[in-house]
Amino acid sequence: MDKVVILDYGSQYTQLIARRVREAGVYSEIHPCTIPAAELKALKPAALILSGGPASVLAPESPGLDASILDWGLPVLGICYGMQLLAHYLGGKVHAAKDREYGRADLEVVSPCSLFEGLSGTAGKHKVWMSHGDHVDTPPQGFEILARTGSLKVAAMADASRRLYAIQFHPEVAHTDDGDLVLRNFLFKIAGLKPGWSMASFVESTIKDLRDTLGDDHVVCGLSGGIDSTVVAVLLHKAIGKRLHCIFVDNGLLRINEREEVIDFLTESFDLNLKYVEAQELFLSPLEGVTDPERKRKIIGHNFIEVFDAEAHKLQGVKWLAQGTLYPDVIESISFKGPSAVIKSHHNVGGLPEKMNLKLVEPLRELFKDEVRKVAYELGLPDNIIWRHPFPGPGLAIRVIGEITRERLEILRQADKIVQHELQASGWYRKVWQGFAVLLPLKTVGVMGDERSYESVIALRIVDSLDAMTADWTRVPSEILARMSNRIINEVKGVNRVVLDISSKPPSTIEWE
Ligand SMILES: Nc1ncnc2c1ncn2[C@@H]1O[C@H](COP(=O)(O)OP(=O)(O)OP(=O)(O)O)[C@@H](O)[C@H]1O
Ligand SMILES: O=c1[nH]c(=O)c2[nH+]cn([C@@H]3O[C@H](COP(=O)(O)O)[C@@H](O)[C@H]3O)c2[nH]1
Ligand SMILES: NC(=O)CC[C@H](N)C(=O)O
Ligand SMILES: [Mg+2]
Repeated sequence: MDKVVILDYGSQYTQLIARRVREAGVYSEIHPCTIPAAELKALKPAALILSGGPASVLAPESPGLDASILDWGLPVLGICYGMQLLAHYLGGKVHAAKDREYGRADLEVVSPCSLFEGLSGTAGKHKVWMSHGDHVDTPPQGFEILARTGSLKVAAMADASRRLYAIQFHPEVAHTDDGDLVLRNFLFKIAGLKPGWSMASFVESTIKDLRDTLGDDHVVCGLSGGIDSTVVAVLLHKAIGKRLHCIFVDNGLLRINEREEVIDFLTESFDLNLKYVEAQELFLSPLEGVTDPERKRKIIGHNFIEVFDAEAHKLQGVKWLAQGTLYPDVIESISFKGPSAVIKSHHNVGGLPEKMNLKLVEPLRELFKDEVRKVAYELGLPDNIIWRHPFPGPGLAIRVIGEITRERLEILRQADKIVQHELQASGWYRKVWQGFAVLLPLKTVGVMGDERSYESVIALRIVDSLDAMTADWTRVPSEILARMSNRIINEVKGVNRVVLDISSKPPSTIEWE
């Protein structure tokens, strides 16, 4: 099957390019722009896309391009920084302007070409979205200018004979009209690829890849009952059957009754080797007195691996650890694929120890949650798992802000139970991406039964999102919020105030730590 490789130069939109390509029915993978040419070749890409990025090609240390790649005869599309790179490395001229161009621009096609075939627009102008400071002044030799805007002489350029195309605007964002058509034109008209990829074919090819990679090996799989790890376990089960050993860890940071519910559900629904490991002490004691979010995450990440290692050791001969890691876990955790910033260390990526005995197998690493939900649907998983809200591996540790004690965990458990219950009872659970309670490291004064109280604050965090990369706070009807607040203050000992988090991501994040 055709595969498009996207080289990531650190753009916020790289993952959007990958999605758009997959939505067009072509499999795509993101790789770091620093990937050596030989490794890139081994991936057997059918086409390359160079993403945008925050750097300037004119700056001395900026991420570069091994120009020999352009001699392989692959069709290439450079977007924004990617376009500037092509210009810079092939002998064109890039210029740093003082003013950034950010937002809408009107693209005027000056040389009809297959890349822009079928674009709508009025009076020859097409609405596109720009986000750059540098621009190409002079295209390299052999390149033709395809389009301009009011302020840009070279808004798109190509050497059609070598199938090298470049655009300054971002076709992947929703604000560009017909951006998906530009990408499809590149994939189908220029690169000559065939659409054939779908979630169903993903399932099929992943199972085959897992069989090929794992051979007769045994695998341990961290299974939390969340959708990501459940999908991974089901895929692996189909690939290697009883050589899969699933491990559910009670790290003492789970919600009320979660352990019992998850184990019952998994045992009833699937015929998996499932082992439950009690590790409350292992996780809670090193967390004592720890308040720094990144330290919490690293401790938890290390402990998970310790548990998985020990279980693998008991089983003997296990070489692999399977996890339900998704793309957003990766991009936020480490500068893995390109020069992007570390936001937080997801326990299963950035929280991992440097030296690991087990090799990782993470078949969902390229996907977003909504894509995983489609995979789950293809696999025939039940609705309650497909629509289960995400629950982070570090669990309540990153929702008890400040110090983690058993007492504070219990307060949060009681408050969270009410939030979950009210979301379910009102029918809002399915309408939101994630809803939960957060315990703040703060006491405030209240008056309860004519007496002064001085107790903790619970924040409600309820958000809408598509893929966890961006999110907005959900406008839940005030009666429901009132019921949550009222019940939490009345029923949870130790809480006398409830507040609502009304921040979006970015600039905030979904979790508080
Ligand atoms: N309690 C746990 N026991 C075993 N493995 C776990 C546990 N919590 C998390 N993991 C591992 O860490 C991975 C990442 O956690 P994450 O919460 O992102 O995924 P999930 O729990 O499978 O799905 P969701 O994001 O919907 O909660 C999981 O896929 C799983 O492999
Ligand atoms: O398994 C996980 N391990 C983690 O360390 C982790 N941190 C955040 N999350 C979940 O990821 C999504 C995005 O969260 P943030 O906006 O807080 O980064 C949200 O759905 C979060 O619940 C995690 N999941
Ligand atoms: N979005 C981008 O790729 C921007 C490219 C480059 N950093 C510029 O400002 O022009
Ligand atoms: Mg989870």
